[in-house]
Amino acid sequence: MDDIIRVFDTTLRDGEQSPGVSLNTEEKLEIARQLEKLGVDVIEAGFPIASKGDFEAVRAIAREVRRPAICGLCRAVKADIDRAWEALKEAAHPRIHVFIATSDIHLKYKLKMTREEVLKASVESVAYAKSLGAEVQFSAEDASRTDLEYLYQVFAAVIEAGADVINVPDTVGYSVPDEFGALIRGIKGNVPGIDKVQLSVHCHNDLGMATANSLAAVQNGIQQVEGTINGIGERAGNAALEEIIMALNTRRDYFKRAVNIDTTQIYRTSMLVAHLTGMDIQPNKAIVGANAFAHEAGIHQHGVLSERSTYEIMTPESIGLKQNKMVLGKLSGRHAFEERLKELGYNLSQDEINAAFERFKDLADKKKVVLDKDIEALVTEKAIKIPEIYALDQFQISSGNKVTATATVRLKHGDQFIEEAACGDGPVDAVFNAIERCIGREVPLDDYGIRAVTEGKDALGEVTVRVRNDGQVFVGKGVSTDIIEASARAYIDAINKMLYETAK
Ligand SMILES: CC(=O)SCCNC(=O)CCNC(=O)[C@H](O)C(C)(C)COP(=O)(O)OP(=O)(O)OC[C@H]1O[C@@H](n2cnc3c(N)ncnc32)[C@H](O)[C@@H]1OP(=O)(O)O
Ligand SMILES: CC(C)C(=O)C(=O)O
Ligand SMILES: [Mg+2]
Repeated sequence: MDDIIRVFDTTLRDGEQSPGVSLNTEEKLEIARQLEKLGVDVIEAGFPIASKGDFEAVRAIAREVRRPAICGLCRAVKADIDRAWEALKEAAHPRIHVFIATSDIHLKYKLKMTREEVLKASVESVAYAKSLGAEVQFSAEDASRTDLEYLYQVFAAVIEAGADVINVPDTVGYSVPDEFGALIRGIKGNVPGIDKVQLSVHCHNDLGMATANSLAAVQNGIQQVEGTINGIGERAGNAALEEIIMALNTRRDYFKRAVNIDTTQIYRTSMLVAHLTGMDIQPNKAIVGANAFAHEAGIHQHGVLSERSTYEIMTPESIGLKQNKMVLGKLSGRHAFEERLKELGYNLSQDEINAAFERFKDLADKKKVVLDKDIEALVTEKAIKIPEIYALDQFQISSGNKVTATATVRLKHGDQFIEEAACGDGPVDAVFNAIERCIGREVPLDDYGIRAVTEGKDALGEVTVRVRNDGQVFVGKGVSTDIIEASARAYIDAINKMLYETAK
């Protein structure tokens, strides 16, 4: 068996059939250049008779992109083949792709042709395309729902007529892996001349089995696999090439087949296709999703930090990503947190790390993802070492546009708790007044400032306050996702500094 599986990319043809996607010539060229870098063997650049724009795009790619074969799709119709050849003839390796449906459902309701008529159109079209001098690929649309004897008959006839590649599409994603593998075995065992041509598959993802079906076909000895980048395509899309490629690479031990692909170009290609088509990639998408190489759970992070292969079956570098991602959230653990502190350049004592970790967990309960800036803010706040003469235990506010703001604050002072309530001009003022009552003295506020230190709706707010005592100014800072809490923390921080300094 030939060890190499050829990769046929149809992002620019079937991928463009995704509802809402339309690529102009420049965009198609940009993707084609990137596909060449990725190393695909064939680029199906479009359907030349579909529009003037598609014709121009296929011709531009055929002229410029020289290493892979450039392919254009056409119906089993002479005008389509002529138009495709016109677009392809300057390619270094032109391939005409003729297709026609072979299932009874399609014959009866769509083509309104008999089996004999379809057989005749197939043979004539392949022979005509071949006479133009191109390599010819033939696809039996809806092959997986076609009567087997008839499918064998059509394939045998088009091979006889000169087809170089025979493609077996699971057009509506109906097959399941065992069945699709058996279909390939049946074709190999029953179609005269099949060993002289390349056998190919083209799977759709309607039941989420496009990759599995393609790999079942690989196990049964095909020579070419078709798909699109990010799995885009008609309806639920096509087989995602990045999945097939990385499955073959990662499980070489199992499939024992290889592809001529530079896998380090996968990520870049995926991003380019997502950007130009406007089709976002779901975060948990295999291989190229934002979470594909991210770890958030503490046990996983600890495993990966100790030895990456514990939870990574392939490296992010192998698809062209710089590194994996350790996402810090409420399920993260101490190992990952300490590692991130080191990466951020902090050299903290174990006590300081413990305190920062506690605050990190509190924050992570309120905020989905704790960013580096959040951690910096947490650590910086704690790095100002003053004894916590007063500490915020809890607070409650009532506020609105038609009610007077009131606040109840409970502070921890040594072993005691002091609780007071107060009104104010707004919730922050009410909280500050309640704090003044708790400590039993007025602390004039000189300045108050707030800024978001991180991004998003759940960003951390940092409050800075200046209080004055005997002409001396004390600055306090507080950080929280809740700006009232950040304000209370900042005010108490400034008060602690003031009390600490004046007690010296
Ligand atoms: C499974 C796939 O992905 S197949 C590829 C699907 N991609 C596309 O359809 C995108 C490009 N298509 C187009 O731009 C247009 O459909 C065109 C230019 C091909 C044809 O447009 P129109 O002439 O307006 O026909 P329309 O699309 O409405 O209908 C398709 C016609 O082609 C016929 N047809 C469909 N497939 C084939 C085929 N493989 N071989 C021969 N005739 C076919 C249909 O029976 C129908 O014929 P009719 O007009 O005599 O009834
Ligand atoms: C044109 C053919 C190959 C196709 O896209 C399909 O059958 O899904
Ligand atoms: Mg298709």
